Amino acid sequence: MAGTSEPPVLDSNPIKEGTKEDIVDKEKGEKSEEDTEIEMAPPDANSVHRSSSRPQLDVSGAAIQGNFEEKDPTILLPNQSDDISHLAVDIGGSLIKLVYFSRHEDRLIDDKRKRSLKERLGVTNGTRRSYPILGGRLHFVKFETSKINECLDFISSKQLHIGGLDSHSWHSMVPANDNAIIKATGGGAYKFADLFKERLGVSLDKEDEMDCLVAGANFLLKTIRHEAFTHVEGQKEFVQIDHNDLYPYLLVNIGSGVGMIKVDGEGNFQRVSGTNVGGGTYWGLGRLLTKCKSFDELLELSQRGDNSKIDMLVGDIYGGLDYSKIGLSASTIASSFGKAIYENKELEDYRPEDISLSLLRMISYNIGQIAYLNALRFGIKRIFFGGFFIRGHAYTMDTISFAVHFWSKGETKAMFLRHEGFLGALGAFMSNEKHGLDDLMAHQFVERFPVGVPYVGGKIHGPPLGDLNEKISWMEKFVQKGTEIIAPVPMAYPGTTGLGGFEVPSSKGDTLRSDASAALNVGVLHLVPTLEVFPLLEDPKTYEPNTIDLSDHGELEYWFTVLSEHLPDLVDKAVASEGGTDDAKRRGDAFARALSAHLRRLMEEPAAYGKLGLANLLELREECLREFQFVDAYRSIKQRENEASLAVLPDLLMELDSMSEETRLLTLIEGVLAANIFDWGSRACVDLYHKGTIIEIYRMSRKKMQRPWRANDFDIFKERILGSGDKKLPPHRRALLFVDNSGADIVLGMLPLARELLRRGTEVVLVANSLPALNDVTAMELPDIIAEAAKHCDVLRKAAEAGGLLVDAMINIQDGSKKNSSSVPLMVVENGCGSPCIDLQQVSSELAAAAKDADLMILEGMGRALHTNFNARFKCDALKLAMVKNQRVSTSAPMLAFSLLRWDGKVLQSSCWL
Ligand SMILES: CC(C)(COP(=O)(O)O)[C@@H](O)C(=O)NCCC(=O)O
Ligand SMILES: [Mn+2]
Repeated sequence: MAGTSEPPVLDSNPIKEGTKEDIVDKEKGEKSEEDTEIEMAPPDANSVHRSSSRPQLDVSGAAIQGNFEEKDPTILLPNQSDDISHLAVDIGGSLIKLVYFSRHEDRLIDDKRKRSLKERLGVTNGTRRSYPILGGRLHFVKFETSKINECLDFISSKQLHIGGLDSHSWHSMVPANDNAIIKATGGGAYKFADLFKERLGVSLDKEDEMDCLVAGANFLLKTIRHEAFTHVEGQKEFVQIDHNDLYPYLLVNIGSGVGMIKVDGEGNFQRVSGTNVGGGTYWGLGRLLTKCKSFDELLELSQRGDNSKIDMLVGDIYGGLDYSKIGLSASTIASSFGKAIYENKELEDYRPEDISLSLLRMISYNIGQIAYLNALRFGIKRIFFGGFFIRGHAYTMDTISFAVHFWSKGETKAMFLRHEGFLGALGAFMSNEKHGLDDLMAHQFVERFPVGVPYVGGKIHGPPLGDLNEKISWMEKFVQKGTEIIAPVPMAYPGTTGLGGFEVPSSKGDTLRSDASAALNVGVLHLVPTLEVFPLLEDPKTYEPNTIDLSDHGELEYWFTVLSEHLPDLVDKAVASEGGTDDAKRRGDAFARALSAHLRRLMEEPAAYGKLGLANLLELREECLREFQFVDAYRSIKQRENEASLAVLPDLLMELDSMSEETRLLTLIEGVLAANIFDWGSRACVDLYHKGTIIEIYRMSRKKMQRPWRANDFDIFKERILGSGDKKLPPHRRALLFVDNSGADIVLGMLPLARELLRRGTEVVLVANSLPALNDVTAMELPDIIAEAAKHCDVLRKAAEAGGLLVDAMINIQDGSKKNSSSVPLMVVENGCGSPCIDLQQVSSELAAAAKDADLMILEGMGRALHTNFNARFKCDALKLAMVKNQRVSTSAPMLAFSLLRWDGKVLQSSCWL
């Protein structure tokens, strides 16, 4: 650290926050988990780890993975999924923030598909380093400092102090009880050191507060997408920080006092300035002047205040006019509290609301001004503000932003950090290098909604909920308590007709809000080291997966309604998929409440967990299902549709084979679009399913696809595939087919298209979901479907054999030969997602490996080709195919009014919406 000889202004926060009823049932707290966490999956996990179940430690079958010679090799615990922890604490005057890591091992499912795929694609751990840890999560928890005993109980009940810092125990999994040490920062690290020793037998290894602050900020700015945002007139706007162009920046920490730190790099910073007029000044003066009992109360007052009642404005001096010569409007504050000089009033004559606002503006403007001047002094472009004074308080952020904008004449923007409440704790955690989390990259983090605890209610909450039963009973308890609990989600099922069934929260006061009380409740950050940026993205930096912008309130409201209306049916399906037991019903009910709560929370504050796109909303639904242990709500529907479609596949293949090349290609494309109608996420489609059998609907859909095409650019695609005249291009080397739904979609749509490509000498990789989402087919399910299809088709059979998919499939190989196939291979890879959409910034390592040799990609379905990736550009040929099954999407953007066939970013063909 490049330190400073000047003693820092005290940035810790002795301010006591208002207390509220703790919302968590403490008796049940010990097995709980929290709202905010970073989750790590093992480098070779079979699927994206998202489960939060936590069985006991089981070291049976432990084995070293990979190279034995390697220093700190990865140790696999195939049967282990318990926690071994690293813990760091930041003990401030009002809050204790904990960051702890729990190692969480996924079972390593190394199925045959994976093994043969690895050989074929050469999937290794790639550029990923070998992590000394395998999987797990970073958890973020907070307690009130006044309730430190609760915090100690929590640490003790979870045995967080036992993993300690002993590197031996970390690698050998033998808990180190002796001399256990916890990394700690904040004033309380000194104040409570003896208490920790006494109660837990651990020593606090103290880390400098500023070091931690900076380390935490650097980590977040480099690794968390949508971490920094501007806040202007109530509008949050996320700022994409270029990791390679982060430094220098000014970090302004507004605690009781204010510290200004110039950060030049990792561990390279200097406290360049500060001011003793900070949060403590606001609260101290405010308390004396208004008799407020808490900091939050004072802040709340300010929202109803009018500072012109007490501040002397330019207009007061200039007879209501602007001082335009120097650019000051009449409403500019000339002198904070200046009116009090001549008004001859007593304190009681001023409203506390007005006093609070004048104070807030006085202090925020002053901080903004000093920050800007320091930025100017060092030629720094970016200023990040943090500290307890801000805590997500919209008005405070607006005021600071205004000040910076004003003084810099719009040149500099104030920015804020979503996780700023955990900077110190995170930095303390990072100071322990043994966990190896310091060089992770942005694409390895997946931010999720805190599904574990949708209700954050109180200002501070204790041990959050982790155990499923606890979560369910919390939901139930919530219903009984009704509005007594802050988060009110009366779960009236929406009607099945019309737009009824939900209420837009009428008053801000009675819903989950991101005000000071919820400011530390950031999203869930899963850390998945296996994720990679999709290598075929033309420009990963500018890539934006979401097509629909939900910051438009009308748009958000529409999708909120769609998801709310879909909920009862989804609950029915989910409960049925688990045998309709009482337990399943209870979980179904809790799931519905949790999802509704999240939706309402997002309606209230769309940017609560980072930039919100439709893909996030659709994923939230799936995450929530998994949270309540609904593994696959559409399991039986998928099976039924697969069987029905496989039964007609031979006829379809025969029909296709009787066609000319050109007709066949067109029919195949039409077939993909037509079969994409089997989508259980679309209301229009589900309504249709009541009107006929699967096959009838498929036929009807195919007929409609044959309507005249509105835009007929099919020739470009055809030319590339079939050539024109004598001009023939070699076939594509490898095609990635991002498949969508089960049943007809995969069997009658995508498989025949894959077969055509295979037949032409193109390797085909089917890219499917890692986890179920609606009725989408998963990578685990595909080999069986292909094996069935291969019974009727030599091309598919040979290719599947060549791709190692039929190693032990249940098919009778007709010609009896398993010899080296001359066919190009057909392979299956998982995409790393459990959603109907796909964010190509974060895909599985096997998909990334498969993409390296690919020169054609076909994205299918609304979720993958329209809601996400519609505007994405790729380094190779790309075809985007989807039937537009949502009327709003089809009418809101005329360009999307039809089913899509997009070639290399250009709409090729389209046909009418069904
Ligand atoms: C959830 C979906 C993206 C799935 O579509 P798919 O990717 O299967 O084509 C799509 O059904 C959708 O956008 N549904 C919105 C709700 C509705 O139209 O009823
Ligand atoms: Mn789908």
